[in-house]
Amino acid sequence: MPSTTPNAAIEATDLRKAYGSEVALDGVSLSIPSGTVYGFLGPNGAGKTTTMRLLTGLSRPSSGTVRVRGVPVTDRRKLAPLVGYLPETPPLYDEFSAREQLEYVADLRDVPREDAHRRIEEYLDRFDLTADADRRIGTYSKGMRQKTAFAQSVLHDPDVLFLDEPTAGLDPKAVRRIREFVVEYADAGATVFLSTHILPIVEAVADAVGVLFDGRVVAEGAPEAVTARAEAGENASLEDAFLEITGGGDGSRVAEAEE
Ligand SMILES: Nc1ncnc2c1ncn2[C@@H]1O[C@H](COP(=O)(O)OP(=O)(O)OP(=O)(O)O)[C@@H](O)[C@H]1O
Repeated sequence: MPSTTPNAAIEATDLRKAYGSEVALDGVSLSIPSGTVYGFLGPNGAGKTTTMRLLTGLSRPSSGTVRVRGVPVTDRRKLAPLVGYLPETPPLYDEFSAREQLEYVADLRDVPREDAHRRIEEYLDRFDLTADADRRIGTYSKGMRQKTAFAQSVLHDPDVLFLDEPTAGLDPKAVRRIREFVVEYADAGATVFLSTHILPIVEAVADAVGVLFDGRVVAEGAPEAVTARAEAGENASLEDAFLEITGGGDGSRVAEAEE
């Protein structure tokens, strides 16, 4: 049995998930301390979204357990205030304006009125949405939708924030704002679980990374350690290491696996 780390924000034990005969996750265990920015990497189809859905209690594993801040994710009532989740396809109402959407979510999450008002204005301002805050989301660009969805995922000030490709569709200024937010948020004691294909962002913000490949964690540790261990050569970047680990460079790892 893996030991339970007392201050772990996210503790997953031997998670398995099959969709019919398709095995998406094949024994994933994670122990992520509070205050960590954890970069979750893996090629398309590795199982990242599946893992995030299990870690946030949105989907049930075939076997294995998850606790977030000590709360079993099956306890949805206790879990909801602790967790924020920005999924790949965020749920937004086209008929609402950004301000109405955020007010609606704040209400749903029981954020006290004063706090909600202050935070909504702060996030609208931070993500350059104030001028468009009363326009229908249905008229927004992809980036404006993404920024609204990001604000909605953090509005209740969750202890543990799960972000699936948070910078998708964002311009460089907005990417920087998200990056800065992630660092500040973790510095204030929260935990951020960040799944993205943009490796320089992970390199810039993550305290630890995990590389998922074919439903298993195949490398884990500090970004520098993962890079060093991948034997990707001197001066290698996390991207070089990622490609080495997952066989996406010259394909040699894949060829080895197929022999
Ligand atoms: N609802 C589903 N039904 C059947 N198979 C699924 C379902 N959801 C995911 N899968 C399969 O599980 C595997 C992992 O998918 P997942 O979406 O978790 O990968 P991912 O790492 O998030 O990929 P990407 O980087 O492309 O978003 C894939 O083989 C996928 O086809």
